[in-house]
Amino acid sequence: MASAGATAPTNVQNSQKTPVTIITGFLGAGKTTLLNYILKEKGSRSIAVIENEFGEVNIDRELVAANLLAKEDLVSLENGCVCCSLRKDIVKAFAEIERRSRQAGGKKVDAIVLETTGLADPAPVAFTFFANPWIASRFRLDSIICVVDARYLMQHLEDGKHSDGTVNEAVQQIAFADLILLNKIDLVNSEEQKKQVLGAIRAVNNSARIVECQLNQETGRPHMDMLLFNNLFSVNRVLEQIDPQFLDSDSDDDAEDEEEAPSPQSGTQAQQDQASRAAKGQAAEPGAAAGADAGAGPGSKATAEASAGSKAGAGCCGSGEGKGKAAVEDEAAARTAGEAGPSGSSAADAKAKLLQKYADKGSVAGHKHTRDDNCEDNCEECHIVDGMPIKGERNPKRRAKRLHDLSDVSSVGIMARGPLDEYRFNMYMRDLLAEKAKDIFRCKGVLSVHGYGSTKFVFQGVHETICYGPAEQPWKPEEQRVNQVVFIGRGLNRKALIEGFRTCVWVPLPDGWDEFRDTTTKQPFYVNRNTGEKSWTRPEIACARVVATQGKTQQPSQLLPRRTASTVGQLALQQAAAAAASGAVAPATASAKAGGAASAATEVAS
Ligand SMILES: Nc1nc2c(ncn2[C@@H]2O[C@H](COP(=O)(O)OP(=O)(O)OP(=O)(O)O)[C@@H](O)[C@H]2O)c(=O)[nH]1
Repeated sequence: MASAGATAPTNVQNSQKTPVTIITGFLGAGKTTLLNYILKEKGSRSIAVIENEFGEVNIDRELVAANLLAKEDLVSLENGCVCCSLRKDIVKAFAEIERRSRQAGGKKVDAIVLETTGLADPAPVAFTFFANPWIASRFRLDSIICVVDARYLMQHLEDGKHSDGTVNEAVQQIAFADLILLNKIDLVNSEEQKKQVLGAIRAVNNSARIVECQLNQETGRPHMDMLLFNNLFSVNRVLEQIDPQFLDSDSDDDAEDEEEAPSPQSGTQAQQDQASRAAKGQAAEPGAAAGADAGAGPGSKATAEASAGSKAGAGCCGSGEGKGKAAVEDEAAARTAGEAGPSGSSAADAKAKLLQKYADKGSVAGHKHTRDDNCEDNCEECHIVDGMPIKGERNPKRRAKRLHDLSDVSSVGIMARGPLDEYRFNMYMRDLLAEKAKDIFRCKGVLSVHGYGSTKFVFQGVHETICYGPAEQPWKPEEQRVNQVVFIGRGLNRKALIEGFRTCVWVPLPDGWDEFRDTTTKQPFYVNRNTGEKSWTRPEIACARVVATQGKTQQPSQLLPRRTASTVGQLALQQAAAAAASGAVAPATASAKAGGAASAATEVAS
């Protein structure tokens, strides 16, 4: 396996490239849970992670970082989607992994896992492995794993149908998957419901392996062997079964993407020498890669060998859109020559298909061109190198630019210092979900709660299903206790969400007041130890006087609790949320069921 830090000439064998696994799946399906499992079980293998978060506040970084050996192994792409707004940043992220690897003395990276956002279309992400020569020369797409939320899949397939009739992200994610993990099987109520979900998946993707699992349970996870180094991605399958135009650029951005590979121009002499060697397909000098690293940054123009690699990958053409096409075809050929995918197509078939495809478009088949040729001579007509197309025509009927339509979906990230008032937060979430559970696709957060010492709480929500629990690590003594939450959904009211959350921050009581809990409802009430006055309303420093001068206040024991959320023991959002949502399966029920669930991930026969 190639070291991510080593120079990778473009003729490098596929097996020497660093494998990349894309984890996709709709919001809240269980991608981060899967990633954490992989990181915990990786053994001695070195795995770098590219984490893409749609939300304004990156909670996943917090949830994943604890399982990484070093924080250098994580590159975050925040507040956008790698399939659209952050598309170019994928290249930068890979460059950053290389840079860090070199900085760590050529630390070997055995594999890279890229977790996309739950709203990402995996097609453009996968396309980058073929379109960008720099990436194509050193990384290979090992497989696309789609985590499916068995409970909400039907809703997600239905929900996001675009008005123009194009398929939504949930469909794309399933269609492009090589392996589908049908997760949260514990939340499926009946065989019938499971059959329906499986039918929906099969209708979209009939060839991917489907494995039923429960990723949040040790006994319900698939074997690691199934997940990494499985070599399941097949460009043939994509071309044949999903998108015949997969290898055609879908936007002008691709041409720009190709420019993203760092160029030698601004590099040092050592870098340029390195570049020149790479361009000639020569091996790097020992230690040269580390030397060439000086000053290189993600996407930096100083990573000389990268650019050289890209030019070599482009065959004869050092610039222009042919570079991408070259890498595409190189990669397609390399893959199909060495490794017939699950669809079983032979290398010859694939090659013939590609040639036919280009011949149909009027390429100059048979024109031989070598890398040493000076292709400025009528370069635009040069399409075939060693029998494979390398340059020139993009599909004139380019598939319509598939804009990632998130116009209606937004994320609201909130950060607030100071511990939260448990009861107020419970009520805030209860009221919010009672009103908007369908539209809140996802919410998650890291919280500090008054009265719980250094326990750091993580809360996770998918529609009305909310889970709460202590994080793997408590707040560190030197760590600033900042509550961070993010809501992702449709038609969110930013102002109301922020203002509501701020009212949840615990504030000290005015002098003389103490807080107690109603023994039955756990609702807090307040007693003034000097006057004996009792109140359900929390006296606040500014309005304490108002409370005190109201005089006639009913005693808590005479009042019906205005809100009846159960907060027994720990934070009990689960029950509050479940109560708020009719017909919802509360996590408590879910985990009760889980005890009797199948003890291992189950593969579903195709
Ligand atoms: N009941 C149940 N819950 C699960 C299972 N797997 C994961 N979860 C929970 O589902 C919630 C979402 O899981 P994540 O792994 O964060 O989902 P994600 O796909 O990474 O979410 P985003 O990155 O926000 O799109 C968490 O509360 C998990 O603990 C499962 O098999 N059963």
